[in-house]
Amino acid sequence: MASTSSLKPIFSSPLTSSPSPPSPQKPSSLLSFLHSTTSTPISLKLSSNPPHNNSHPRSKSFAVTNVVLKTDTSPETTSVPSNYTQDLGSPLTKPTILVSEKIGEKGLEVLREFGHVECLYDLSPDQLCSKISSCDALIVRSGTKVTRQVFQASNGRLKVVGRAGVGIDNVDLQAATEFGCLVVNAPTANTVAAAEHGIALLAAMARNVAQADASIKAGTWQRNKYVGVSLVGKTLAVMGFGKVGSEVARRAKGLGMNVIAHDPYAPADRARALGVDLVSFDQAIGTADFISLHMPLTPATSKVFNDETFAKMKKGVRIVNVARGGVIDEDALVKALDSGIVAQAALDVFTKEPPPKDSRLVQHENVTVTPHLGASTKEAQEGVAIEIAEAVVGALKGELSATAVNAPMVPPEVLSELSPYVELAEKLGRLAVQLVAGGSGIKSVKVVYKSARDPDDLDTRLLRAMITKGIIEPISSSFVNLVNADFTAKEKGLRISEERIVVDSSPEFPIDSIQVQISNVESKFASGISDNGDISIEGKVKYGTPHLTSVGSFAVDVSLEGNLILCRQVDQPGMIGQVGNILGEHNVNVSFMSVGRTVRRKKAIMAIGVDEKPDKEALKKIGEIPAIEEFVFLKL
Ligand SMILES: NC(=O)C1=CN([C@@H]2O[C@H](COP(=O)(O)OP(=O)(O)OC[C@H]3O[C@@H](n4cnc5c(N)ncnc54)[C@H](O)[C@@H]3O)[C@@H](O)[C@H]2O)C=CC1
Ligand SMILES: O=C(O)C(=O)COP(=O)(O)O
Repeated sequence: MASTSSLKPIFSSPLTSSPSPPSPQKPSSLLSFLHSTTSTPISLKLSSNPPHNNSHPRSKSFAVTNVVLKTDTSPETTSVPSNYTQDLGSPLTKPTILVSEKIGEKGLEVLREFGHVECLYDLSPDQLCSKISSCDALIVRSGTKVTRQVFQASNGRLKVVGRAGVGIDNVDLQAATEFGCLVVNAPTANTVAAAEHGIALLAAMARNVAQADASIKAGTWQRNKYVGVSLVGKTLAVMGFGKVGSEVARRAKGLGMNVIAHDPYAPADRARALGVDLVSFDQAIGTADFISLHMPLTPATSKVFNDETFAKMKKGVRIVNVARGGVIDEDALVKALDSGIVAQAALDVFTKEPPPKDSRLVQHENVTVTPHLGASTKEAQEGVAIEIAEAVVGALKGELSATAVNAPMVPPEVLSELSPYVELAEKLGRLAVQLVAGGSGIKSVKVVYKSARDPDDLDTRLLRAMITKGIIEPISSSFVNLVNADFTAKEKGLRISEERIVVDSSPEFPIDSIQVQISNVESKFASGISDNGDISIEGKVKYGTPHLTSVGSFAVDVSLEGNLILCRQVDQPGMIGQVGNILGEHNVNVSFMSVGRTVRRKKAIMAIGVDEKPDKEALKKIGEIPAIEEFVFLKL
């Protein structure tokens, strides 16, 4: 049976979803959030109800922990992953994970325990595109270009791309985000390997190891030609003081080098702790004897080493690049080598990999090259493979990944704490939008978080994404998840602003209440409008479950489960009984009921939680009770 988990999954496998393949303009979701109720066919626990219809002809359902997911049938339907249980009436299937480059065996084992793994290396772009529509996850290293075409070709099935390494410059992140596909990487396991390779190249370059080796093998013995330079006492500029850069710095200090670093985003105290001065770009390149590159390839760093910047370097500088080829203008480097501005270069990475055979840069006698080997140690490859396999499996199970690249990263402890509020946030969004007359034309939503904690201590990105999902999904065919929530809101012209109010309650809980306000719209339930003219509802987490605590200016208290009927009525005896009787007659089970009023014997709001949707006749009868002034049925 489905197990319960204290930390509920945030993503659920896409699976399901769109009736037709997503178009680039309106991508269907790949990852959906937990507890989707309208467009996402996810149920929270195994039940005797048949799974929702899925228009995908090959779709089946299965359950992961407490979430029923759907996926396409893959040929392999053999063993049952321990945390998967079969949904009633559906054959069990496993997600298909395509591994397009070689990764460590231990990572493959983790993947095989969970899914159907296909290792297909050296696929052409066309082959990848045709294969991808039958894959739920794709694992790549630096050699596979995951382009927009790949996401388009996946027809909404690809939920997660796992980059078995750090650099994600080979993945079109914008396209992934638009298509709601999570991208995760493995940012830590190859740090030391890359740093060691940087140091290996630094020393090999300084002592002409590669050239001398080649010359002996060519039958010569040229001791005078290959006199090198010493490292001790020289200044090394580390460009990019992140994980690899700081490990290089630490090792270079051990070699007796004077290390400086340039990184506009690195904290100075981290550098100071290693005895490294953070300096400006010009200062770094102008004073260094050796320059080692460790920044990511981004639009800002593309070709940042060019004619102009080489001209500012100390004559005879030596450069190591184990970051990305694209940060160097390779033609400019050839010129700088020819002119002697750069005495030597040692390169592990190239703008185009593999570089052309006749590349002047690669053939240059003062250049030492390796074929992108920075991460290629046995240890790093095992580590990276396990790291990425766990991240991908976690994402397929619907968990939020700590290494997500295109979704807010929320540390596990914060995630665990916010988990019940995540559910509350989506339900409040979903309820608020159903109070809008016509359900369209929403431009501006304000979310107010009341908390005893300092506003800076409250990470609300996840909650905002869930509110966005709750608002957008009931009124459009968009599929919204954590990955594409902000993008989708923006695309729909929906502005979501947030306010945090410090209140005098227990700081033990991250949030006291969440209020969702929708302005400049009419409401189909006038009592949902607060004094300032906005639709306004507020909720709290009580005993671990989400509760609706106010509607407009009425206080209520109803657990947000099942569906909800809101009635405004004259505050008089017998109302609960009358409505309860009608629901009972129509076999609708009431799960919760709460009455809120502003003034005694005047107006009241009754919030009734119901397990089933009342039929039209029942709703008509409720509407005909004379004291009931307005009512609305809301799906949670
Ligand atoms: N050759 C190989 O096999 C490997 C290459 N790498 C590459 O090394 C690079 C660094 O990796 P990590 O240290 O793990 O990443 P990281 O994210 O920990 O560090 C990158 C650092 O670069 C800094 N940075 C960003 N823009 C900058 C700029 N304009 N100027 C200077 N610094 C800037 C960031 O603030 C950050 O501190 C990445 O490009 C990665 O792909 C990483 C592992 C293996
Ligand atoms: O992790 C990185 O950024 C790397 O460059 C390693 O690339 P690779 O996995 O060896 O293709």
